[in-house]
Amino acid sequence: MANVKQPLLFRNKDVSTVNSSDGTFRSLEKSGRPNRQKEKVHGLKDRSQGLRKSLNDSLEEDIRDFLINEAELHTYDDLTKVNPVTPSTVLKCLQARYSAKVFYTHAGCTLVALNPFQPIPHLYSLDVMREYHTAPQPQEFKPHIFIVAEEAYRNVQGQVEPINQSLVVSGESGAGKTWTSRCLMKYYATVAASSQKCQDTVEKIERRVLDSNPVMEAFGNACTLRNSNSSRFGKYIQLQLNSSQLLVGASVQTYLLEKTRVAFQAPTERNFHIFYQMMKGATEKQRLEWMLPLEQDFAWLPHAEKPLEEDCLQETVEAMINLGIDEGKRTQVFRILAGLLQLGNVDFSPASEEAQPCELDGHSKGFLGKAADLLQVSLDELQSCLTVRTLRAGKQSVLKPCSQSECGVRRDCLAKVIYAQLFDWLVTFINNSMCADNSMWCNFIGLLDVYGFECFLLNNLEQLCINYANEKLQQHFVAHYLKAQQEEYVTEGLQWSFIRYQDNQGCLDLIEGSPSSIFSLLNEECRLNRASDATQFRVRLQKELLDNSSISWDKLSKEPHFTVAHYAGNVSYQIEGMMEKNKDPVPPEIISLLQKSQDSLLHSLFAEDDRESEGSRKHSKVVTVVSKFKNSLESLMKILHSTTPHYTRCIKPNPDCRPLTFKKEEVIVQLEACGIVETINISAAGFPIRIPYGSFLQRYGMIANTKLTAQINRADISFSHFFLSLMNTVLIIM
Ligand SMILES: Nc1ncnc2c1ncn2[C@@H]1O[C@H](COP(=O)(O)OP(=O)(O)OP(=O)(O)O)[C@@H](O)[C@H]1O
Repeated sequence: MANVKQPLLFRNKDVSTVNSSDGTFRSLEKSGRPNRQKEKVHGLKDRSQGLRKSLNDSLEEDIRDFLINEAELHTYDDLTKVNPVTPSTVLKCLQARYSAKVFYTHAGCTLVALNPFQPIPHLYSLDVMREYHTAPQPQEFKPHIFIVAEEAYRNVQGQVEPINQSLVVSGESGAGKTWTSRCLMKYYATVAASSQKCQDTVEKIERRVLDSNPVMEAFGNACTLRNSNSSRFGKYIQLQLNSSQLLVGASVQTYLLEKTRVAFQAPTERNFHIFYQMMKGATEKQRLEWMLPLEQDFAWLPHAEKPLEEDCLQETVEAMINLGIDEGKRTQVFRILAGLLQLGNVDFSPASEEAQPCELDGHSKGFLGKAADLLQVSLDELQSCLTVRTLRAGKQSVLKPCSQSECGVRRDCLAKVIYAQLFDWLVTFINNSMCADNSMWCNFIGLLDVYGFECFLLNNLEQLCINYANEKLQQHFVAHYLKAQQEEYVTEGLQWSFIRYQDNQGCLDLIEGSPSSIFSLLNEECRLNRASDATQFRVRLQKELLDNSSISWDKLSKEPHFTVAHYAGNVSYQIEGMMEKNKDPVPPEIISLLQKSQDSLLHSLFAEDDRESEGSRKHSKVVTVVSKFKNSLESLMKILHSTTPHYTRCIKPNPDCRPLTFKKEEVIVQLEACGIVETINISAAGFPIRIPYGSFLQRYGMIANTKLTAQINRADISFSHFFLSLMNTVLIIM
């Protein structure tokens, strides 16, 4: 029991709800709060005298009491020490800390990271990393993302089950998730570097791990309304450690790339960075090769004039070189991307004769020709696959010209499918380049950087999937944290009445459950293979999901929609287009065209796809977007459940990404959305202050009476009981 790895638990809860019979915790809890001991003792007396007061009055008084000490607010390193825990006290504390340029704060088991929107170099220097890494008790240092990193690392070193670790970084767009993940990767690449010590490992594996970032960001990030470097995909990176806990490799799993962005950008947004990098960074020779004259405008390259530090081709190319992507492959990648840009400038006009395919004007013909050239496909076949559909009836096939809008859809589909496959190829290449052989590593630390909860004016399938992922993570957080904590108390032999928590199972059942859920009904609709009707689908949802209280409908709305009560708030989803997005159909003519590409890379991207789709066609099963996403999320959850999780909640202090600007109304919404106040309450009701037994004994052992010490030495009593007796001794002395 007295294993140094097992922590001592310090409870931080209002005395009136403490379960212990001897009151030991009461005094302990009060002493845990900085400079407020006396006040709280008075507070206790006041409380017993003022039982007649209404609960609300006394809470308001407590809040006023707490907030009156403004000068002290920034000193609360852990929000569980805030008393009372309310949205306003928590908010004030965070605001005070932000004003004092303190960006990290513990919230029990979670780290809250406020985005400074300004480089703070001294906060992340190599020296600071080493300080946290070499400290005997890093948790005694100021809150920092490096504490989370170090704690996970020491857990692996300590080989405490579950040995593998997951660092879950969440927050809304622009809150700082990607930045935090990069910081964590740099930390491990520094403190767990293997290359110097072990020359025969893959050359500079740390370099490769770090170089995966600029490449994936170039291809997967874009400037959006909310963040100039927004990740348009989710990722889970496993840093692989050998038996000496040195970094020997890594692998990355990506989720739900927003491929629609290639062919459609919202009015104030941009395409993926890589296109702008090419446009701005190409040499004269490359410009000729990629057919990208400087003066040429591209429809799929809006806001190219915007200067962004992310528009740096050189950095991406260097990282690609370090990852082992040779010149030949790079040329192929860039030519394919350039081909997509040309495709975006192709417009279709209705045919002059009925029953004829749509026509292209001179300009469009020129762009299509360049696209065919760059993608190395036949121009005629490219034009035909964009404008004519092949209908099959048994062994017969009939050619049917597409309408003007259908041609546009097919052009966009071609671009999206190529980009998505190229991105997957890149991720596979990166994995092959940095993944260590299974025999070389035994444990991992996983970093999860997923898109935050999204609620726009118009929400569709993408938001439903993203918010579903957030529901899953929230469920994991709440269940894991509360379950693990409360089980620990029981193991320790402490009296504990189980705390109930807000369960989001109802919402998850609504989205993914069986037999009837939004996903199952969407899939069914897609498999029926009929023209989708939004109003009809809404009626179906209403009928089938009538009993679920997490779904509702605004009867006055003209647009077919449904509203889901997520843990972070209500989100209204439009149904129009949802079924089509779920099917995500790729016309077979497009696949067959790409399979015939003379470009070996493009050809290989679709050769495999062909085998898969043949297989799935035989089983006549439509693999929908939500099915794929649900499966990949389930695999992720399995990994998360098998690891020790650490949570970091990034908060965006203002919507305009302005340095050192704290907008209360912006922050409170995020605190509510991630349930942080609830988390603090749970932590505060439990035992948020944990000291390893060894350290505790070292510090306080001398005041224990000898009889007790003898008992613990003979293991006659559990360590928790020893601790309780010891605290009683302390109380007697006081
Ligand atoms: N700790 C930090 N110090 C300084 N600047 C930061 C920090 N964290 C974030 N930033 C700034 O905030 C910007 C947005 O952060 P980041 O891209 O990590 O957000 P995100 O949560 O990953 O957003 P998205 O979900 O859109 O990808 C960064 O480009 C950077 O300029």
